[in-house]
Amino acid sequence: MTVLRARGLGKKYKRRWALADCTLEIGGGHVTGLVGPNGAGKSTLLNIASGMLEPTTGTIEVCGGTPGSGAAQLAKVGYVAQNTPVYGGLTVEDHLHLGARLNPRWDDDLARKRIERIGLDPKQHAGKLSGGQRAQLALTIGIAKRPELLLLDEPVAALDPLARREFLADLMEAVAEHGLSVVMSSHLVADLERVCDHLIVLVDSQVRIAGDIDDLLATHHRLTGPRRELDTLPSDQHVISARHTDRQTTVLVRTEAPILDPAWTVSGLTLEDVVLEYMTNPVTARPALEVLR
Ligand SMILES: Nc1ncnc2c1ncn2[C@@H]1O[C@H](COP(=O)(O)OP(=O)(O)OP(=O)(O)O)[C@@H](O)[C@H]1O
Repeated sequence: MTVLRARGLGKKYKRRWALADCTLEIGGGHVTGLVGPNGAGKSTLLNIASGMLEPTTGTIEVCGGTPGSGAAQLAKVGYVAQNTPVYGGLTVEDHLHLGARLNPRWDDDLARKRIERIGLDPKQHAGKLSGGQRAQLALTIGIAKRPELLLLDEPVAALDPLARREFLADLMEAVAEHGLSVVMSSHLVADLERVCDHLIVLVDSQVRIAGDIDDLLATHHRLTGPRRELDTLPSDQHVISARHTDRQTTVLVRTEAPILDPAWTVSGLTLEDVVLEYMTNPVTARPALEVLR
């Protein structure tokens, strides 16, 4: 099952593209991390997927429907936006009532247990909560809604380290028990590595790379050896970046094939290495775009 299918998706503000030519397919049951520099277009993609924003170009299908197209679609997709919006004039308890009334699959037991565990006072007005507490309330509603797909825009940015760990554990539980699919943006690659099985790197409004994290780690290598020209590399080795000294070349390549050249010392990369390489280097080879299944 595919939970998100985008074809040539783009959003333009005046003359500037916030998201351009985005083609993606995300399979159900996955936790997909969305990473990229500030202003890359992550919130724009999530806003379009949730139905908050109309695309300028292309098409998008989320959980088999058009984002924001009606009550049934809204029930299938949960979205916690970057500023974790809550109603300042309503209490925590009011939010739970509202959640129960508006969401057909609402899990009240989960919501109340979570609010109690976090230590939120049900009588407290949401406008008087701290930034982290507001985020916790919004995230609780997102999970208790029991959507098919939960879109999270930098969900843990305001949480303290312990709250962050607990929230990610709750998220993984919902994924395991209810087959929830998640797309979450974050700048915290270590968190993404802990909970995500797929990754999308968005740079300058474009998908730079997308794929299964294990595959990404297995197909990216750092090669170090005597200085040589890059055009002598086999054609199946796509160069992501290269650095030369007078005597030595270090090149980061993506390839499905084994590295057989004995002149190279081959080392693996961490997920952070891969992300940073794609964030800092312009594409030098063909776009490494993959379908996520
Ligand atoms: N309402 C708007 N009007 C004009 N430009 C906008 C608007 N919203 C976003 N943009 C621009 O679109 C681009 C993408 O923004 P977006 O918020 O999607 O980035 P992001 O990857 O989520 O960034 P961050 O990591 O800082 O949250 C940016 O250049 C931003 O300035």
